[in-house]
Amino acid sequence: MSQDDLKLSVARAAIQYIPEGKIIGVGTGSTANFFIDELARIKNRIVGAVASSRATADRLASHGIKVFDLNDITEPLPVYIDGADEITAKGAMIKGGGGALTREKIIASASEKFICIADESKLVDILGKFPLPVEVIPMASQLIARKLAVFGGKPVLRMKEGKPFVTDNGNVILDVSGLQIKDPANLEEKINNIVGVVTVGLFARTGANLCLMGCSDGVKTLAFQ
Ligand SMILES: O=C[C@H](O)[C@H](O)[C@H](O)COP(=O)(O)O
Repeated sequence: MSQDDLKLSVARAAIQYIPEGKIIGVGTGSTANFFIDELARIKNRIVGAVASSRATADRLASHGIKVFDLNDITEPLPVYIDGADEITAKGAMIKGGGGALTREKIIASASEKFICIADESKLVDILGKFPLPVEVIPMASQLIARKLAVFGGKPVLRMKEGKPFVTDNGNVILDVSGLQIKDPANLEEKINNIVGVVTVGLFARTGANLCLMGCSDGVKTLAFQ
């Protein structure tokens, strides 16, 4: 089975968690894209979706799924479905490889349940092999890079086509490599508290409730507290 086959298998498995007649939260990335394409098949069962990025909003809209602004939603979203760059057996994640971490964390916090969809390559014992994305205010990027280095990793400004990568929110991203994150909730809080940091791509305090993990012998369901 290819990695794409595994992503498709978890995208399909996630459909059973979509409640009828509701607005749901939808994440960003290649696994989320498989999910959006599966969601399109049952689009008449939902009212619509809140998107965690412009790319996701465009893909939802291209399938004729109504996209809602979070500001127009007055009740918690029943479910948020998204991928991860790394996930532990306790449901803590690194996210933001696609640069959508801030909107992802906002929508996750607006949702009753976070269902992570991931292939088995994403399961790790200790977070940090994947460089930790940190979205920052552009004028503070060098200052914050020096502060992040104190945690032992190497922060590098994310680039795209020779220029700093700019998020949907107009900010830049520092990718911190070389970390071994043994206490994700603690590091999430510490990095969040650095002035000028918008969001750290550690999702421990707002971790997943459930992970549908695509393995070569089938989809496994990992439930977290
Ligand atoms: O910013 C992007 C998101 O956090 C993605 O959910 C994450 O990067 C995983 O993406 P993929 O499903 O493409 O591996």
